[in-house]
Amino acid sequence: MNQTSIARFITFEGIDGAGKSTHIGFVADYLRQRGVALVCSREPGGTSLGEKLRELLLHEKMHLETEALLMFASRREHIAQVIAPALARGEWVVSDRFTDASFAYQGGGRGMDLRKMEALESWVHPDLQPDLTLLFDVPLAVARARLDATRALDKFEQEQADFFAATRNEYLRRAAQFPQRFRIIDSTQSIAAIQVELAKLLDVLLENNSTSD
Ligand SMILES: Nc1ncnc2c1ncn2[C@@H]1O[C@H](COP(=O)(O)OP(=O)(O)OP(=O)(O)O)[C@@H](O)[C@H]1O
Ligand SMILES: Cc1cn([C@H]2C[C@H](O)[C@@H](COP(=O)(O)O)O2)c(=O)[nH]c1=O
Repeated sequence: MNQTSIARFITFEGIDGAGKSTHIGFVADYLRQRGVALVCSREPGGTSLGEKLRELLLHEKMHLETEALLMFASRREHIAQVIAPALARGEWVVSDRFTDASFAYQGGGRGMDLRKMEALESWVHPDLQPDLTLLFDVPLAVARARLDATRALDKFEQEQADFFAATRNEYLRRAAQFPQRFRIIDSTQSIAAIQVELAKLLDVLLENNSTSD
């Protein structure tokens, strides 16, 4: 990430079990305690319709392009109802996943043509990109062990190692493609160590935002 950039739209990404959901509440609380008005949301979901689509997406088998289209349908609604209005009010948005997840899961994991994904992205949000994307990165075995220790697995979480290897590779490819926007977090660290790293990063962002206002 460019250290002088302003961050108001922050996305959290990573393969299932990487630990991003563990840290999103920490980031939201850290920012709120420092006077930032923000909306915390997730994809798929974030709206009433989006949460219904999430249920289908996480539990129903479907064609890979149907899956991609429904992800973008949920996103269109999320942008219209939540993200764009919040940014227009001057609030920050912290989202658990956004379009990088479609590239990683439907593109990398499922093998959908990335040109189709780019077409969907240009259609659904031609002028909107996250200012900062935190990519929680871990080896597959670590993510798998964390998931297995926690809960009943959804459709994606039940995928095999080669799916997650391809998903992770696509995340890392995008991080290399957009180095100004991505910040890779080594999620094999302890939760406490990651929070120290996140706090330092957020302090820089807050400083940049205060000097740009
Ligand atoms: N750095 C860490 N060290 C050890 N355990 C962790 C760490 N981060 C998260 N965990 C644990 O791993 C499990 C999965 O974490 P979490 O739900 O945050 O993952 P996630 O990446 O958001 O997964 P998903 O995308 O499937 O929701 C939780 O039990 C959490 O407590
Ligand atoms: C936005 C988005 C999500 N997914 C997948 C990734 C995860 O397996 C689930 C969401 O569950 P989470 O544990 O709350 O992160 O959906 C996807 O395949 N494509 C997308 O665009």
